[in-house]
Amino acid sequence: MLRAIIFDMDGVIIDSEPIHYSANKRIFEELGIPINRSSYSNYIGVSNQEMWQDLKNEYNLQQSVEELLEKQNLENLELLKEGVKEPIEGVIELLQTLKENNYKIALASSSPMRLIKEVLCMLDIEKYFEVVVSSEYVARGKPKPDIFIYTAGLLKVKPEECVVIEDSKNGVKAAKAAGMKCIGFKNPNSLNQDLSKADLVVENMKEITLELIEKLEKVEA
Ligand SMILES: O=P(O)(O)OC[C@H]1O[C@@H](O)[C@H](O)[C@@H](O)[C@@H]1O
Repeated sequence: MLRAIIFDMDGVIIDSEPIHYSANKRIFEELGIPINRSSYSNYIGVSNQEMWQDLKNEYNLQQSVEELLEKQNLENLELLKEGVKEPIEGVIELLQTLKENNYKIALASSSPMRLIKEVLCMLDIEKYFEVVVSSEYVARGKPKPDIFIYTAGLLKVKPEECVVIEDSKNGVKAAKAAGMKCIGFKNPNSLNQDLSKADLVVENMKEITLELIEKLEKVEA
């Protein structure tokens, strides 16, 4: 039986992928890293730690990963505070319905906890989440399943009792590798993401109803 819904944050709760891209683009330009929108789309859903480690190796960057992360956090926080005023349409209604129907609700994001807290506070939605996890808490980020397995453990449910809502290819892969059901949310602002491995794909949060979740029960994992 499906008992828990795990939300991704960036691109699912808030439309922040364009903000992350703008913040990162400033830093890429400063460091002379030739990344465009299309090559960046592979990093969507990946933890910042892993992205910078990868770029450091590829472009032989002199800065430490910690320095790069700090720089990125500052850029991101500044842009998020200016740019994020409300959640994605339909998210609050969905959280409310799930809560009223006794689903366990969690958030599992590749963003750093500092940023997650800022977003939850800005949107005043902490109250909906029983558990909030950042990729900082696990050894391997999405597309590896660690963050979702860890979240299910904290919620005290089995992976097969969880539904993950994800907007990125890396996130969908992670959810399926964790043995969970996955709803892909096609967010046009999250660049061109291949969500074909999700159990079903929606284009609007309002499509996610209790009936749809019940239907997922019957889909083979
Ligand atoms: O797991 P989530 O909530 O989609 O977070 C992913 C994002 O985390 C951010 O911190 C990164 O800067 C983004 O590039 C990345 O896509």
